[in-house]
Amino acid sequence: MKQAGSILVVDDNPDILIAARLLLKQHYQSVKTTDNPFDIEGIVNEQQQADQPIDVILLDMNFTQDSISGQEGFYWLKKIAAQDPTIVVLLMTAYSDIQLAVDAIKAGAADFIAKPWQNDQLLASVAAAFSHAKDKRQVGQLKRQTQGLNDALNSNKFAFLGQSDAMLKVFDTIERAAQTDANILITGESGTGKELTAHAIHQQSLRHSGPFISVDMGAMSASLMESELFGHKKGAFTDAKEDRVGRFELAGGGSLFLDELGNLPLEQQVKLLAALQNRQITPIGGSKTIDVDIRLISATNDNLHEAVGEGRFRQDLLYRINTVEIALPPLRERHQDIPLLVDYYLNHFGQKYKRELSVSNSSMQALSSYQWPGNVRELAHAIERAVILSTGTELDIGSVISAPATTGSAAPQQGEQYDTFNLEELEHRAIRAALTHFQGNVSHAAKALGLTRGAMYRRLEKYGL
Ligand SMILES: Nc1ncnc2c1ncn2[C@@H]1O[C@H](COP(=O)(O)OP(=O)(O)OP(=O)(O)O)[C@@H](O)[C@H]1O
Repeated sequence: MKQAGSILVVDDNPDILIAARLLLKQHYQSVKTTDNPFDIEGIVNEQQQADQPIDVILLDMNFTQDSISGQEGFYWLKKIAAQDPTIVVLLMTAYSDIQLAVDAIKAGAADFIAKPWQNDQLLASVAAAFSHAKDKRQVGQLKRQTQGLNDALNSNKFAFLGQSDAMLKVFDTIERAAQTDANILITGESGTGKELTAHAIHQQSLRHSGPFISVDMGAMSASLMESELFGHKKGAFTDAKEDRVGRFELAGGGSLFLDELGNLPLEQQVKLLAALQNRQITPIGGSKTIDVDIRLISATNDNLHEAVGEGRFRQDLLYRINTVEIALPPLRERHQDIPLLVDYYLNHFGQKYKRELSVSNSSMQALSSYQWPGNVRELAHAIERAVILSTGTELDIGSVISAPATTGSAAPQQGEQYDTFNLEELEHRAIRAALTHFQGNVSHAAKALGLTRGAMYRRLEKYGL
């Protein structure tokens, strides 16, 4: 059966065109030929319009008589790449020498074919070129989809607010670091805005029109991480039913955001380091390396410097990813931001739930002196809950900061005497209380605590719950 796909053969020798056509017609649905390289652009356009885009071009390197330098081939190769970078080009010449072959591959050709060719070898090269073309189109399509999703997400994104000195300093660092291609490490407790920071860096960078691809390292197993980052080839392992493009490749021309990087096992750290050093990756089960062109942004709520001391994180990797380090302060250390955040979320959820509520001075004071262990995420959830539950025209603060879902029955209440100030102990108690309150429902407990499910599961493991 003939395979779907279109190939164009370009050679000034009519015998070559006939031989190629006879051979390739047996295997591929559409075979076009021309003896004039100036026709390439027109044929590519026509095929595109007819919804049968050219996948592969078999291109002679020499069109002027007696020319053996191959320069013409390189010229047309560049023209084709500029017109449609997803087309895969195979260069051919009768004046075969190793240096010419190496130069052809370097210039972007997928393979180099010596004339006269062996039919089997030519068919094998063409088949590999079709598979490569399919991959290229898939990457292009996924990039466009991701870009579309990013645009949609960004237009709906929450604002990134702050007026405290600490946050003004963060905004300033983001602005300066974003302009460079430096790798950036964002640290901070859960809910302090690490993901928002990563988006802000991408938006303000020279790569802003490229994709922003994020990977949550906290939400996947070690075995999955590798295939997620680097991709895999069909058949590389039992579940690899199809080729899969990795996030490194998807983020090409844009930013790659590795969230919860502290969770990366040592074995995968070695691979990540190699990818960053060589700026190349090899999909699992693949033999060809792929160049990567990304700006790396990482985030963690772990202390990676401590993790290095404890042997959980490689020092060389840390030095590679933290060219610039941005530490987001917890909300309890920047109370000046609270009125701004409360007003913003009150307005946001007020519009969403069609409620017009105000906040009294005493309520704002209570909100400002609360410790917010779940940081801005907890504050946003608390305001949402209060907007829903308030009955009058004033925000009911009682429902915000003393609801069991926020502090839990076993956690100390506002104004109550603490028998400890150890944050870990308080966190442990709050998680236990939330789990009891929601009868063991981890999702509900995580939401009430202002944690993602991934962050919640890590804490459950940490406290042995
Ligand atoms: N400065 C801010 N202004 C407005 N909203 C904020 C701010 N910081 C955080 N938020 C909001 O708080 C929530 C949590 O933010 P984000 O996901 O960026 O935090 P994170 O540090 O990445 O959390 P985690 O470590 O749990 O993944 C989001 O809804 C975000 O919009």
